[in-house]
Amino acid sequence: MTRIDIPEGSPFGLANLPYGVFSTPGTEPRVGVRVADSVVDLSTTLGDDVFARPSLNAFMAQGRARWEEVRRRITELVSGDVPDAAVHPVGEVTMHLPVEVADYVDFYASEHHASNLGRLFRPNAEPLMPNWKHLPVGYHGRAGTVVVSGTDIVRPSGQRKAPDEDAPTFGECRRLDIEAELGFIVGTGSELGSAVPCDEFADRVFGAVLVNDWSARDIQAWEYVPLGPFLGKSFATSISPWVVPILALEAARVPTPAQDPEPLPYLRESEPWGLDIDLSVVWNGQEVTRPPYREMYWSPAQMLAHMTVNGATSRTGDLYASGTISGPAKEQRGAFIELTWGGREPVEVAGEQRTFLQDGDEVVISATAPGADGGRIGFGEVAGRIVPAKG
Ligand SMILES: O=C(O)/C=C/C(=O)CC(=O)CC(=O)O
Ligand SMILES: [Ca+2]
Ligand SMILES: [Mg+2]
Repeated sequence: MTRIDIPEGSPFGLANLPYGVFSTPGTEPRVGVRVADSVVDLSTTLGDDVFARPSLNAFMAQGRARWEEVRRRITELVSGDVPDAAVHPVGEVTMHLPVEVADYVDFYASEHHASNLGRLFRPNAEPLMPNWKHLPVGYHGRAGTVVVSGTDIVRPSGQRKAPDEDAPTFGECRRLDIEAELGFIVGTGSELGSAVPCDEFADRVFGAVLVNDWSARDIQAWEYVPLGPFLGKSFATSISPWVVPILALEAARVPTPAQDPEPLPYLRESEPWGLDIDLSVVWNGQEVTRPPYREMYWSPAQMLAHMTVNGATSRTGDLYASGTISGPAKEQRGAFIELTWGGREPVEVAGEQRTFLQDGDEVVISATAPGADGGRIGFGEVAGRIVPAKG
């Protein structure tokens, strides 16, 4: 038997208990929970075969009462002696995509990001469109290209046309970017024709992950009018392997920034679901920005209410991302197009002047939030390296 040592101040203590899908050499992917620097195998310790599956979907579909019960049982389990065979050092496991992603939606909920991108993409127009403060703007992304942290990102190719060029050309993306975001995973879905009220958020949404919504800015700028992002973003979206339970985020809840005008009734929440989460973006080993999630204008409860208000289903495994997280300060911007102001103001990265991503570059996004024990809980990280375009 093993007693798991949880050092004081660990971001993966009992206040967190994030779920993931892992394997060890020669074994099948299954569900585990992270405790300090260990992964505890839930497929052999909790007596429910939902944990023997290669995704969290079956467990998530069991609903909030079960999520609470399992959280209590894990706390008991890891507070005592755990069978040796169920405990793996985190450095010795392979992490897999934690959910089978059903639908993927990406919002645009940061006022600072939306204003900055408005100025960069539409310099002669108002930065925020007239709808922006009335509804959480979003688009449907490509669920099939959501990949787990550590997956190499192949530089996309496509059509691009700079404003000073007469005609489009086909070729490798020359303005490859990141978007630092938080993603929310639906645990229990809703029926076709019915809307999910804001106040059902915590019964429906199972947990949160970090998202890097890789973006090909030159492809995007040429293709996006009038239907929105398409191939400039659909080539890959990376998520972190550990799903932080919504139940672990109670201590992180804060009001959103003041919403003026007051949103329509279906977008009003009785309890706030802003989140006090601090992100960090590290580019080739150097931290370049610290996006603050608490600055996001729309809450994830409002996003879910909006996404279903027309009667569209939500389903177990749906992933919806917040949109790029940018704060008011330059060093809080969550995309390099903002940080370098369209590539016109390079930043120093590990001793070099840089704008967009080069082949071989690595970006690592991490985050922490207040935990119920007064310490901080961690999201782990979402990492990706750019590899050359396929010829
Ligand atoms: O304003 C635009 O035309 C484009 C905006 C984005 O690229 C942002 C997007 O994907 C949504 C987000 O991450 O905030
Ligand atoms: Ca995005
Ligand atoms: Mg993407």
